[in-house]
Amino acid sequence: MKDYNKEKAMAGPRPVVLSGPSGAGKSTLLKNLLKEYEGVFGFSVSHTTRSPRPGEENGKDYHYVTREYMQASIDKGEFIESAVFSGNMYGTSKASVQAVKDKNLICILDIDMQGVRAVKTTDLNPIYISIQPPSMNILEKRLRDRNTESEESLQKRLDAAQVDMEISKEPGIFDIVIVNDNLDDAYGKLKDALIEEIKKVQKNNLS
Ligand SMILES: Nc1ncnc2c1ncn2[C@@H]1O[C@H](COP(=O)(O)OP(=O)(O)OP(=O)(O)O)[C@@H](O)[C@H]1O
Ligand SMILES: Nc1nc2c(ncn2[C@@H]2O[C@H](COP(=O)(O)O)[C@@H](O)[C@H]2O)c(=O)[nH]1
Repeated sequence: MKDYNKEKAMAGPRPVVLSGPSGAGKSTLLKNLLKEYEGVFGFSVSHTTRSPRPGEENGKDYHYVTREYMQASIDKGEFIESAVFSGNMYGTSKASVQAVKDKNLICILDIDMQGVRAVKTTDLNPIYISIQPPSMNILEKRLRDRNTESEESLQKRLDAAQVDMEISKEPGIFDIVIVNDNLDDAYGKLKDALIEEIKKVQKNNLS
């Protein structure tokens, strides 16, 4: 039992998976966490074949790569999971997660439902959190107002959102489902869900 606890402590803090429809507010919430808890959370920077949006930085928001590069890296076994979403490839590399773990930070993964299912077959053992919009209408308004999608991409994202919203209701997939209506309330709920892990890292940082 003692050895088991030692092993758990050495494994570091549990990662966190944030999932939910595109436009539900995952990036907004995780950016708040990274800002408020500097030295506690680290973002697992995914790879994607989509183009950067204005303001996004290569290596910070994503690693922007070609399809050929991404497929070759997947074939070499460098990814924990990968998926095609709205016509583009996305994936979590082993190196991205390891880079955060090496710093003993809580690793946050922002991934879609395909990624959630894939991570469940690994030994990553994260806390699974679903961020949901209050309604499809509000989600569509947020995505349109964000002004980042073509009409085609927007429709693909809304189609995927409908499926995501249904799946998130299935018991056992997520540890917690947060409806992001009022941002401050949703952020409060997210912090409550993570407070035990946050305290562990803060205590570790002090010792
Ligand atoms: N509670 C909220 N109320 C109003 N607007 C919000 C709220 N939360 C987020 N937004 C806005 O909604 C838009 C979508 O949010 P965000 O980009 O964080 O979503 P996302 O889930 O990360 O999407 P994607 O998966 O496409 O990256 C942004 O313009 C953001 O500012
Ligand atoms: N399975 C994975 N999904 C990912 C990853 N990185 C991001 N995502 C998800 O893609 C959509 C769209 O993201 P956007 O930045 O283009 O709006 C969103 O649901 C993300 O959660 C990943 O590495 N694997």
